[in-house]
Amino acid sequence: MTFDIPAPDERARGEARERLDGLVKPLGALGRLEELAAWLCAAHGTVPPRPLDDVRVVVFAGDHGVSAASPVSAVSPVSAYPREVTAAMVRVFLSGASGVNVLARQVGARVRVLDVAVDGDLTDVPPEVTAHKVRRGSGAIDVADALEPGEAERGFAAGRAVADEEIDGGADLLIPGDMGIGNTTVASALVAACLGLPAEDVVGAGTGVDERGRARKVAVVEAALARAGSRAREPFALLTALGSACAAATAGFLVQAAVRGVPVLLDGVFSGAAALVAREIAPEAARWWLAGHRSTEPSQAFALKALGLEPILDLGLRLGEGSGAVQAVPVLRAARATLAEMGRLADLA
Ligand SMILES: O=C(O)c1ccc[n+]([C@@H]2O[C@H](COP(=O)([O-])O)[C@@H](O)[C@H]2O)c1
Ligand SMILES: Cc1cc2nc[nH]c2cc1C
Repeated sequence: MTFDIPAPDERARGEARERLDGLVKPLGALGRLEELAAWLCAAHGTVPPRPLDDVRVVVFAGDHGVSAASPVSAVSPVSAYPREVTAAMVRVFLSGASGVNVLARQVGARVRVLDVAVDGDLTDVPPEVTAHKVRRGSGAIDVADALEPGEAERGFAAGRAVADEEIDGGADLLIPGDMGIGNTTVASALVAACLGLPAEDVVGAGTGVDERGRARKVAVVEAALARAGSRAREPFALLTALGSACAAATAGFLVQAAVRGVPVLLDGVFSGAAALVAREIAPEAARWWLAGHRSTEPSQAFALKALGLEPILDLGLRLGEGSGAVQAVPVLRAARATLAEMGRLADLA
């Protein structure tokens, strides 16, 4: 698979830096905002960059085999919450009452939810929500492949198609969101596999499991890594062995945004893991991504470091859904406004 990914405009980045140095402020006084303003100029190829009016969050919802209750316990062995929450939350996103719905409204961003792999048939939701469904749930990665052959490619293609739909609809900025009980275990496995890290280092508490729960997650990730073996070296084989349809769809979404030259704000642990896999598929795509926020999950920190990304915000969020990235939108808009609206030192009376 090859992708025609545009290069950000380095001439515009240089012109932006020059213009920033000439604004009514001490040199460099706007810190990170200056870097973000120049990044946006390079993305848009203009100084100042265009406004970020149309921001869109796509929540990829799906279940993960690792969250299934065991014969001896009704609760998930790897999450503080039961897997039924995933399907229930799809309805909450549609009602507009989820965390990301509320936070997105604060910044005028839209939220779209897609059932990519919820373990159930959501017959009571609008048909467009299930239009890109790949399968119901996924294999439990410690004992079986997550996906059947060809499903990783289908999920990836679905994510690309969704990015195209949003960009054709006018999106200036895309945010990948995620909803899936158990998905922090899958994200940890992907990050460990991509970066060659031990499970013990990457696994966190997710929705809030205790030390015993975390130990179970570590064991699942270790078993998944052992099962995947050398397949971890090829991204689609990796997604098939220990990823999920949502991870594949999110990776496709990230790559297609880059193909179309549309900036992305990564969110938390799941989009960080998907971004690592997406970079293996299309290395140049990473130039179109920024990290919206720092999650509390260790695997996200490893992923962002490997991607060379410094999160814009650090609010201690661990909700997922795209919620943290949404909070960074006003920062990006502020960075743009400085270039568009501040006066120049040269004009001082
Ligand atoms: O992105 C994060 O920082 C994050 C950290 C912990 C949990 N989550 C969300 O919680 C769910 C996964 O948590 P868990 O414990 O079920 O693996 C999933 O729906 C994620 O969106 C998200
Ligand atoms: C209620 C709930 C909402 C979520 N949103 C993202 N992950 C979630 C996990 C739970 C449990």
